[in-house]
Amino acid sequence: MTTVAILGVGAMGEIILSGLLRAGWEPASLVGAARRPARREELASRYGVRIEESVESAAGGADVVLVGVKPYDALALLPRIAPHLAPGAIVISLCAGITTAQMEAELPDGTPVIRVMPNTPAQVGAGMSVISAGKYASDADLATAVSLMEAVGTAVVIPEAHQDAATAISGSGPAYVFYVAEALIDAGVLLGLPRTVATTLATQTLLGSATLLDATGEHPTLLRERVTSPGGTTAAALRVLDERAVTAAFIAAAEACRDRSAELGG
Ligand SMILES: NC(=O)C1=CN([C@@H]2O[C@H](COP(=O)(O)OP(=O)(O)OC[C@H]3O[C@@H](n4cnc5c(N)ncnc54)[C@H](O)[C@@H]3O)[C@@H](O)[C@H]2O)C=CC1
Ligand SMILES: O=C(O)[C@@H]1CCC=N1
Repeated sequence: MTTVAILGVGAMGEIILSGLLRAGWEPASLVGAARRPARREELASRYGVRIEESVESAAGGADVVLVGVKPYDALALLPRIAPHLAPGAIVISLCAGITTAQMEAELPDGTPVIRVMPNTPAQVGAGMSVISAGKYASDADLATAVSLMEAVGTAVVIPEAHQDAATAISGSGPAYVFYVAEALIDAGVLLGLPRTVATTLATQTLLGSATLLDATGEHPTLLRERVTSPGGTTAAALRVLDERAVTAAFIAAAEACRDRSAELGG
């Protein structure tokens, strides 16, 4: 049984923890580390897993150590866990921006390090994780990371040089989609729909459109054209989105996200 320690069980750490349990992982194979006593009690009673106060005890003996703290806390944490790592333990970072080279420099020579950028739909088994191996990680270590993240969704291996760009699309991407959902719901309310109805309409439209895109494999331009009847309603709406430069706004947002990711890595 592979054992996994999750250091920092905040928003993303808890999503991975709950996602692994949903996927059938044994509670005994998982351990977390959380600083506040109330948070430790909450997590232990919600998930039936051992939650340690110290990252050192949580990491000790685990086959896989997942680093789920904020990027600016990650590098200081690694030398603390270094003496406690089991032989062959894999360190997997979820931290935006932090490179495998930066992590390797804080760990004993030869420690396999893997960088993962997950996203929050992992909570419902529909996550998108992008994965890159550090210089000491073997193919078997990479396969372990891929199979761990596949328990909570889709996983792809990419060159580490693409990690900041991937963060701009899939890591932060759910926030853009929820932003669009909020905008559609508010628009529906403005047009007179009850909020519950507007919410159902917006949610099902996002879900249905993503499913259609995925299931048909058709280019989004073709799918969009099929919605756009000549002289009809959709063309009127799309003209406004173009006038407001929504595509350009998405591109600029993705660039800002990529740049912030690179900045977090220093
Ligand atoms: N939230 C998201 O959608 C995503 C987050 N990430 C990455 O995941 C990491 C965590 O992000 P969030 O979960 O959003 O932040 P968060 O602030 O919710 O979680 C971080 C957690 O680490 C805990 N922590 C910090 N130092 C600790 C220590 N010494 N011992 C035990 N716990 C400690 C904090 O108390 C907090 O609960 C970040 O590095 C972020 O870049 C990656 C992809 C998506
Ligand atoms: O906002 C952040 O920094 C994290 C990384 C990707 C998604 N959330």
